[in-house]
Amino acid sequence: MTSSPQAEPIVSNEPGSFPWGVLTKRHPQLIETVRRQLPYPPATQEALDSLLRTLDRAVPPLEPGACDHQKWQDWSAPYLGMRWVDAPFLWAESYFYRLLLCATDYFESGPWSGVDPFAPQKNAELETPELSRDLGALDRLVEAPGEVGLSAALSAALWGNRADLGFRISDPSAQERQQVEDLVADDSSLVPPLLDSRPAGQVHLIADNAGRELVADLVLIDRLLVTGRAAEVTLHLKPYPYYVSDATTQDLLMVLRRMHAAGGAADDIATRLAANIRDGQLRVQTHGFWCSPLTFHDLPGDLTAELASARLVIIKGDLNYRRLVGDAHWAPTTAFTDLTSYFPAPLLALRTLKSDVAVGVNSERLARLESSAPGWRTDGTHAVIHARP
Ligand SMILES: O=P(O)(O)OC[C@@]1(O)O[C@H](CO)[C@@H](O)[C@@H]1O
Repeated sequence: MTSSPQAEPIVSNEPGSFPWGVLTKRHPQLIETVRRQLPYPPATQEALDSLLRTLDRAVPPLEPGACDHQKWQDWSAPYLGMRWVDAPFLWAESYFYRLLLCATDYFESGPWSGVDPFAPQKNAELETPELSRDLGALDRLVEAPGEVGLSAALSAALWGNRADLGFRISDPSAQERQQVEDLVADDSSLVPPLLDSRPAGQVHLIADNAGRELVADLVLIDRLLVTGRAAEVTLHLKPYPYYVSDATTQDLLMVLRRMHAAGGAADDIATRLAANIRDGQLRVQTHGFWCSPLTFHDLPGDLTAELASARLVIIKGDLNYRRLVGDAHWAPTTAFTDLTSYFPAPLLALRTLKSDVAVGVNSERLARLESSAPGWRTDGTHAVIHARP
């Protein structure tokens, strides 16, 4: 009998560690930013201050009337009352975002219902020169022939994951650091054979960030549809704001609008995708699970059934990767395929590394990374393309 690999879950109680920095520095900074950027009324400011005060105290319960209260009660019961930093990192972050939406009355009926507290940050990114440059570069990308075009679109979707606003709050210089093109692991050669068995199949993309990353994801989706490598695509978005820049339907609409405004190939792609949404070839979906504090081992039955028929599921970003393999102290040489054998469909993970989890790294590469690039797991310069047929 073979046993599944095991590892200790990541917690945040080691001062100076990456998760400790997120909980004790990034989260307070984020509350300050949200409070500054939107003119919230006194009661909301007080609720945000109160959330800020709890961060170095015990984890508070969700208000009894809050939406999804029972679900969160079940997910949170083991951790309420403990220090934030002693709870599993994955759970603590997710719960923090849920409490932030509570504090800003996101789910309440009234004037602040559905107002995205991160919208000012997301909107500002849509106006950056970097995004304009990405949109301008699409004119060349669309002309690239088959394999070259697919590879360029995959690479853009991979590195687009660096544009993560939560990460930039605690590390503003991250964008200036050079990306390391030599991938930590690269299974990209497995992608064409996975897609090309006939007839073309269903592809699902589990999205991560809005803005620049979503532009790149949409270009990849367009490429798959235009070249007939996917018959239909399902784009999974977050049902509500999460991890600062995670993409919601509202963000998709903003990005499409920005692409139209850019003209050229960006406009053409946005026009095709809008038509694809209208005719059902591109389905946009949201599911509460994507904003839960659970790993993909706990995918609910409806999502499992849906993903099971996919030719390929593309999983974007750092957080989705942590949820896929488990947010634990794996030995980096642990095989990606072993950790993801439970997943119901062939999968492709595109991730820039922005947290401690690392798997699927061969031992020589690991030794080189440890000696020459000590920050490789968390500084956003390194990336992996992992596939499991
Ligand atoms: O999922 P993404 O957008 O690629 O990254 C999310 C992130 O910024 O948040 C977590 C830490 O807060 C890490 O997983 C990562 O740094």
